[in-house]
Amino acid sequence: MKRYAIIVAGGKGERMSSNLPKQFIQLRGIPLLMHTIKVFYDYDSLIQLIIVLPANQISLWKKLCNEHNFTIPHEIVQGGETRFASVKNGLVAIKEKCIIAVHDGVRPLVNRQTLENCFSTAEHYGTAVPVYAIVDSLRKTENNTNFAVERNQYCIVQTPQVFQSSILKIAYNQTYEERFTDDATVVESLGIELNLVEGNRDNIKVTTPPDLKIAEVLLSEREAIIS
Ligand SMILES: Nc1ccn([C@@H]2O[C@H](COP(=O)(O)OP(=O)(O)OP(=O)(O)O)[C@@H](O)[C@H]2O)c(=O)n1
Ligand SMILES: C[C@](O)(CO)[C@H](O)COP(=O)(O)O
Repeated sequence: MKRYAIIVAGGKGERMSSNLPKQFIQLRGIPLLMHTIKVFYDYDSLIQLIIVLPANQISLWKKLCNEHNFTIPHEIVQGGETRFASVKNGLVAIKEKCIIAVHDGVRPLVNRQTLENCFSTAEHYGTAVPVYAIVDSLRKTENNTNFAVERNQYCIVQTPQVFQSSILKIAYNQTYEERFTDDATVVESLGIELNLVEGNRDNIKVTTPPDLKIAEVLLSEREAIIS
């Protein structure tokens, strides 16, 4: 079945506290978002790429593509106020029955194995959400006190979250709720079962300044392995 990826990069990056939204910050000489797009393209060049951008940064993105001679084909869609609204705008651009991956533009370190796990599971079973095990101890804070909880009962959720288009389109017809922090929560609220697959631990979401340094190191290691 035809594959699409909606790569959401329509956020403001407030936790990064930088004038330039984090998706455009340069890592290893190119904007972070270009690294992310490149991973999808290198995995499967037939995936139709839809890039969701803040309305006021679309011209900047086009300029950056020119400057960096970035020619990977992609469609640009205007983002919304929330991640939910940005994904919804991306979905409007998809008119056919297909498999859809939704990925954070600020996760440039997703690897081929995670992409394969997600696409193949969603193709067979309809849904796929990449996760990995928690390596720290966990504590719940409640009513001015705190207590340990069993970490094996929880896992960290990443993207891409991949779905058959019929499921994702119905899910995103719902009214937005604050608990919809990712696509899995939106689909789950329809009562649909989510298949968890193995993610890669280094698929970090670049969120705060230290993450930029970590991503830079990990990207350079990956480039060294490839070359
Ligand atoms: N209105 C929004 C908000 C977020 N995103 C995207 O969703 C992904 C995950 O969001 P997050 O890391 O929270 O990014 P920001 O919202 O930009 O960051 P912050 O919450 O710190 O402002 C990012 O690639 C971001 O660009 C989006 O497309 N549209
Ligand atoms: C989609 C996500 O990256 C999955 O872990 C996460 O929910 C985004 O959360 P954020 O607070 O909007 O960055």
